[in-house]
Amino acid sequence: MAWQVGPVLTVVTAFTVLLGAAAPLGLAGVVGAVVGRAGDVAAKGLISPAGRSALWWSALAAGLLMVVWVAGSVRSAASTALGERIDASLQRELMRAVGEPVGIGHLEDPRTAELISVGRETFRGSWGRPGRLASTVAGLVTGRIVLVGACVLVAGFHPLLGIALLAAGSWTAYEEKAASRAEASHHYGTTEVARRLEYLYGLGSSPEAAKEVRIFGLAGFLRDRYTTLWQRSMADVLTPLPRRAVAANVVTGAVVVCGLVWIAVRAGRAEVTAGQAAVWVQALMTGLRGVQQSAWTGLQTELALATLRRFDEAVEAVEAVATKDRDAGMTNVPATVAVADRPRREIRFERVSFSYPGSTAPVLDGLDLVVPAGRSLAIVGVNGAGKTTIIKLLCRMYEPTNGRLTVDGTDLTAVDARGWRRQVAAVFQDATRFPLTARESITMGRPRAAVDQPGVESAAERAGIADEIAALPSAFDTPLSSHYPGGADLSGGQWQKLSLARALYAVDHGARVLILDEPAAHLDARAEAGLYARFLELTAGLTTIVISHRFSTVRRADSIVVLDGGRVAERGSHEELMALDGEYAEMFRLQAERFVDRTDDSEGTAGITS
Ligand SMILES: Nc1ncnc2c1ncn2[C@@H]1O[C@H](COP(=O)(O)OP(=O)(O)OP(=O)(O)O)[C@@H](O)[C@H]1O
Repeated sequence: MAWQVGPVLTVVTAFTVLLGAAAPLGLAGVVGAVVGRAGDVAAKGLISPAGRSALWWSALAAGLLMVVWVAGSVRSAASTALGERIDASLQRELMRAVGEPVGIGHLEDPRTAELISVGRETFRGSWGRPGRLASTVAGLVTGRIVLVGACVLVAGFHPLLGIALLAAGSWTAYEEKAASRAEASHHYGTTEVARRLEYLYGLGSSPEAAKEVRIFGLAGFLRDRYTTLWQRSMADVLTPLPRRAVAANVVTGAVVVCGLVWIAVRAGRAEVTAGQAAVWVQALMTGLRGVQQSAWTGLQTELALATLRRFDEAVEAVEAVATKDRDAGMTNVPATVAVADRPRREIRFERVSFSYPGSTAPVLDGLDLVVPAGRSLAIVGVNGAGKTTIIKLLCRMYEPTNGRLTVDGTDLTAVDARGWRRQVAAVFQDATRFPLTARESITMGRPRAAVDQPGVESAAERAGIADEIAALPSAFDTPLSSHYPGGADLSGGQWQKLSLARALYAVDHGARVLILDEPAAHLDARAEAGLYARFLELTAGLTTIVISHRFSTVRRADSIVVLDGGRVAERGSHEELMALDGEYAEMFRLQAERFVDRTDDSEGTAGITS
């Protein structure tokens, strides 16, 4: 992967790794040569062949020292840049994996959603980012080469010492790796306890839970839970692996100390020259540094590998869902049928049944429903009746388990899903709060089209949000997030109106189906009355589906269906359904009764009384 995202940086990193490993070993030999000439220089002076030779060796030593420093900093810069590219490439990969499936089953499946969120978090910390592998592996390889090279040099003093250093160093590397892996899996939540710790930490520190935490006095409880669990998990992590790593380090240290004493004794007996002793002493110390570098970068490597594994798990989980989608016929087939001006006649649900993946309970059960083109249809029903599910099927977020959807008689599966979605504009109950400018939030309705400012203003006006946008610090240019300088946040109702403006903008630029899923859920009485008053104007000539528990909006639709038991139980206009005196009439009256005494509140009761 490093090679794919940055071949030049990979070559530079690999080259500096070799240079950074070879230079200190060479330095040991060169310093030995300088020390070996020290006696001659002392006897004959610097202006002598021995002195000149010593000067040359000293210059070479200085040069090598420079190489060590320069190679280290170039390696660090190149591998960091390479790591950034790797992270960016992996992030693009996750975006592709999450965005590519035609449906949204992977995002609503709790296990996959959890994996995706973990995969996303992978890039939050700086140490554990997968891209850090470029630096840590470079450091690790350098450390290992240095150790082996040092052992070869030390073997020149005595093969036994070389073998002992190699054995102790390798054991230390092995134990450090095992300890690092345990620490990494603890730190990055691959163990069950770590996941629970993360969950408790999130609850106790996130703004989302702040209100409940205060109301129920949960702060101390969460901290205590966290502490108990943390202490238990640390006992698992701290024993026994690090003890073995400590033992291995002690043995390596002992080998080095014994080696130093041995060299000193032999030098004292004049069995080896001062120059040779200097080479071996440095080789021992360089080998020790190699072991330490391996241990340190090994920990970082394990941390980055742990996050890479989590990332891979997320991508694999999403791809598994995408494969299932493909098997279920949800491929984003190239358009075989032009959809640009559809529907002209109708959208039809033909005996549609649907159960969510992993569930056998049917949400829709042989549903027959006709949505006439250019008219408005309201869908009502109790909570959980399947209203939003109908919309998800219409938008091809899921495919029916049985039956089919057609547009003007053409099976929707023969239509390119993305092309079809361009025909649809929607206001969802839980509309996304894009942290973009107000203008961009509206033009997102047609992201690839040139910005049409009069269109933006008109959509904002019709959605009833124009005055609120004008009052923002930079009007349409205000970033809609208080996290940005000069930014501002909106209220729930304002976000909903903005979402309506986005949908209207999409409609003005070609979409032909308007979906309003609880468009008044967050609106105050005045805004709801405004929406009610403009409903006919907003939906004129459009194929509109409105889902609402608010009958003020529902009753304005050309026709209304009541959903019950996964099928249409009643269908007709408001007047027809009231005359039928069935479920619709009962639900309508229940809601109207709540307003019956508030005759002075003309806005709040708008459209409710029959
Ligand atoms: N992603 C999902 N996975 C599994 N079951 C789901 C999922 N989404 C919805 N359901 C279930 O499907 C049923 C219908 O849900 P749906 O959201 O369509 O109802 P609704 O009529 O829109 O309800 P409400 O009026 O409360 O918004 C419910 O029982 C719900 O629990």
